[in-house]
Amino acid sequence: MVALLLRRRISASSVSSTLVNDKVELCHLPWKLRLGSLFGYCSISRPAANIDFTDLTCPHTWYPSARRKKRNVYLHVGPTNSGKTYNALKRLESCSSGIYCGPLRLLAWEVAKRLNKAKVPCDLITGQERETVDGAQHKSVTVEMADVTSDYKCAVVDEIQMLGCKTRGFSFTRALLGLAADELHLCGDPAAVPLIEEILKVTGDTIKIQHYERLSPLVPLKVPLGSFSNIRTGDCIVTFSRQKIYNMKKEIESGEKHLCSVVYGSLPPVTRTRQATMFNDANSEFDVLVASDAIGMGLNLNISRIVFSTLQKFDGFEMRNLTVSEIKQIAGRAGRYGSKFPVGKVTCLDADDLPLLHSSLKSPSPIIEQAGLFPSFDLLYMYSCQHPKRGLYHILEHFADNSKLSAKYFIANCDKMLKVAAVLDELPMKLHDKYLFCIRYHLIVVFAFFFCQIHPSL
Ligand SMILES: Nc1ncnc2c1ncn2[C@@H]1O[C@H](COP(=O)(O)OP(=O)(O)OP(=O)(O)O)[C@@H](O)[C@H]1O
Repeated sequence: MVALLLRRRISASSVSSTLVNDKVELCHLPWKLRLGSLFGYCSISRPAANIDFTDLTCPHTWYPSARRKKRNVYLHVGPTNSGKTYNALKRLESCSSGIYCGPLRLLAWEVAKRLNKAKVPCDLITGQERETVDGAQHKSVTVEMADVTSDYKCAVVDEIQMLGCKTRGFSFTRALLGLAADELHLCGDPAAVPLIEEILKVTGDTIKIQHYERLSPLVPLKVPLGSFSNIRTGDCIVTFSRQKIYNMKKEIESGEKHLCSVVYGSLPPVTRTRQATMFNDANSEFDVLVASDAIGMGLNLNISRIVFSTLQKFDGFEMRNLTVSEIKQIAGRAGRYGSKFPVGKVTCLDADDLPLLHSSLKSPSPIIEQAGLFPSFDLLYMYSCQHPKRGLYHILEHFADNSKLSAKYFIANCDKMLKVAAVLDELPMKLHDKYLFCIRYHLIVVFAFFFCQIHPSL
């Protein structure tokens, strides 16, 4: 049953797109290895035993299509709500082909909708859906789905500062190094600029930096919300689990003054749009929003005041304070330019959280020192040729423990991938399918959790 579900899941359209990508990448490895028929595994000649595939010190060489170009890289940097993405998307819209890579499925969905509405046919590709449009030369994708072998006139990577994220950063690094676009637009926090400049020193690209200022003011309040009885129309309560979202919605609605829309990352796009539309519509009774930090990434909603229910979240590994950058991102949703609230306000539910909120909003985000990196399938595959009896779990573990990196990079935290790999190794799947499944584990983590429940040994 489990195997069947997994096989169905893996054969879904989302997996197929990068199969081709990896074939091409493999042909152009730095070691100039030509491996013949790449995915008819048995016919591949084995790479020399003495090559160290865990040497990840030159990741820019993994992307020959991008290296053949001299890319014009535009860095759009500034605070939230300053028009960075707006300007990059305008450029994307005016080019004859392009790709938008966003950190969230919701954002990819919003951009595809926007381009299609502007009569620029655009496909939507995320880990969960693939919606193709006739004649489309544009794609809007979640960053993990970025295709690094096609040629584009223009590419946009949103929230580029996420290249420093422990778990997902490697996908942003891959997009940064690998997108084969004449123009590459990177939108995000100025904290990422020195690292991006350093990383791109070896690619031959030219870099132009454009600084932005916030388009409308954001005021941190001195008074906490205190109680849900003080909720007002236009408020957005931010919390960090789906269960808490629904508990808070229930509590606020029990006061019988407000109705709440909800927005969180895993909500199906259609439902999420309905919820956001109800909240944005001045005539709707749904005048309060309860949302997860998914709203922190570039979404445009009619929010007057952000109220943090807490400044701590469980990040999949530990309970921790929100970072300066996360607090700014989320707070920045209040008073969006062009919304009906010209001034944004931000506060916390509890007074104890106010000092951290205020100090974070005043501080610059700490400079990002390192970008996430993860070996491409090519490297894992060639390593597996040297060690044919090893399953994906042991291959990943080997790379996690032994990879050699330059000072600009860190190896992605792959604890969750290892758990998923251990399950996949029990199934009759090709290494490549297992790899893709693991790389996108964050999109199927619920599945993984389900399997772990019925495989208590994991
Ligand atoms: N020149 C403009 N004309 C009209 N609307 C604009 C303009 N610039 C920005 N906006 C609008 O302002 C809002 C914020 O812009 P945008 O999303 O580009 O900001 P951002 O800097 O990327 O923000 P964040 O980092 O918070 O995602 C959006 O609703 C956008 O459509």
